[in-house]
Amino acid sequence: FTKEQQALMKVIIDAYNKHQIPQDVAKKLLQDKYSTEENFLLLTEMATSQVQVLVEFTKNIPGFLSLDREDQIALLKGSAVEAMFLRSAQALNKKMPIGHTEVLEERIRKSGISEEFIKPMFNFYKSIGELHMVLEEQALLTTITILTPDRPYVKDQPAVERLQETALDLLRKMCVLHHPQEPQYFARLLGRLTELRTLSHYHAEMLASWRVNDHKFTPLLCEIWDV
Ligand SMILES: Nc1ccc(C(=O)O[C@H]2C[C@H]3CC[C@@H]2C3)cc1
Repeated sequence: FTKEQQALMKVIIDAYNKHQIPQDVAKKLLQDKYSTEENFLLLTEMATSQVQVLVEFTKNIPGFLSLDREDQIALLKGSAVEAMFLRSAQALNKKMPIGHTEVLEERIRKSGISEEFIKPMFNFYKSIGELHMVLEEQALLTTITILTPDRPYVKDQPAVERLQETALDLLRKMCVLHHPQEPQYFARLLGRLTELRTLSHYHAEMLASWRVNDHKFTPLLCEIWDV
């Protein structure tokens, strides 16, 4: 790795570690109330906290704050769902404290999300788990998702491309280092980003069906998803 790449990796890893879902939100998942309503409220709190974590993490990506202000907003709005699914996949697959994973899975399944979205969502979680990404790869994959140049309303796409390419070069080297036996590993990681995009379509329908049933969102979720 070059000196710059080592510095970039350190900044991204520190940001990724620093901005985790607060323990109190995670602990709430273990409380004993299990009604559909209660599960939905907990997911709302979790999603809101994940968006807050996403914004803080993104601000630490080198070069991000030098982008055009409106492009920064367009990138955050365009990547929020994908970054959130990535982070919840990583959280669910990480050895969470005993029982957390099953509890979170149970709450997601019983929160008013229709079965047609639950299946692809858990397939995605499983496919992420099977990759056994190291922390650096998780943080870089999230960074690459955020720095996607072709999000709606991005004006200066080349500026975003330059930042994304830097992160892609670094991720490619990380994959060779941590998965020397799997030359296709880097390509497999990027393939997950395609699967993420299909998930975000399901997510839009998930939001719409919750709205139709008059479920309450937080102001932050309304703002980031224009609902
Ligand atoms: N009022 C809302 C509640 C939850 C979400 C959401 O996207 O939840 C995400 C967290 C994980 C479980 C479902 C997805 C992934 C959106 C609006």
